[in-house]
Amino acid sequence: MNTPDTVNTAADTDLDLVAGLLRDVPDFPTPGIRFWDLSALLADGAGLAATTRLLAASAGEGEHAADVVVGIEARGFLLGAAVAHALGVGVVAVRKHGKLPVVAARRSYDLEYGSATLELPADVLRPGERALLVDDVLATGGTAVAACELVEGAGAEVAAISMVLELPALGGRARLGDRPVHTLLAR
Ligand SMILES: O=P(O)(O)OC[C@H]1O[C@H](OP(=O)(O)OP(=O)(O)O)[C@H](O)[C@@H]1O
Ligand SMILES: Nc1ncnc2[nH]cnc12
Repeated sequence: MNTPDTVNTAADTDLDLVAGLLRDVPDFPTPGIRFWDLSALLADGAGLAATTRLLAASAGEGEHAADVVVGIEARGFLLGAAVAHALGVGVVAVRKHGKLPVVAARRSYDLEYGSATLELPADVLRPGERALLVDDVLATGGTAVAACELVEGAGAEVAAISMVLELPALGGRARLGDRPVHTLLAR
C-alpha cells in the first residue's frame, strides 16, 4: 500500500515509461561514444505522449508562459512540434547549415563527436518573445548554447530549455549558465 511519501504520480508513471523506452548503443557514431537513441520512444504512441506531457509541463505558466517553441535539428524537430502543439503555440526550426533559404544568423559549435553550424530562419522570432528550446539530449551543451545565442541574438528570451536526457558527465548544464534547464532523466 502507498504511504504519503511513496505515492506514484501520473508524472512518475510517464517517466518510467520514457526511461524504459530509451536505448544506448556503444561506439556510435564513433568509437568510445555511448549513443542514446530515442527512436523506440518516439515510435511508441504512449511513450511519445508521455514525453510530450513531461516536456510541456516544464514550460512556464501565466506571465512565464512560452510564446513559441524552438526545436533543434533533427530530433528536436519531432519533440518540439509535439510540445508546441500541446502548448498551443508555434514552432521554429533551428536548422543545420545550408538548409534554410533565408537565415537570420548562424553559430558554429563543437559537440561530443564533431562540430556543426546551426542557423535561425529570418523573420520568425520577434523581439521580446519567450522561447522554449526543445531537444532530445543535453551532452556537452554546445548545441544548446548555440541555439540559445541565436534566440537571444534575435532579441527573444530563452524561457527554458527542455530535454529528455542529460549526460551530466559532459557538463552541458554549466555551459548554459543561468538559463533554466529541465531534463527528464540523467544517465
Ligand atoms: O550537447 P551536445 O554535445 O551539443 O549534443 C547534443 C546534440 O547532439 C545530438 O544532435 P546531433 O548533432 O547528433 O544531430 P542530429 O539530431 O541532427 O542527429 C542531439 O540531438 C543534440 O542536438
Ligand atoms: N551520447 C549521445 N547520445 C545521443 N545524442 C548525443 N548527442 C551528443 N552526445 C550524444
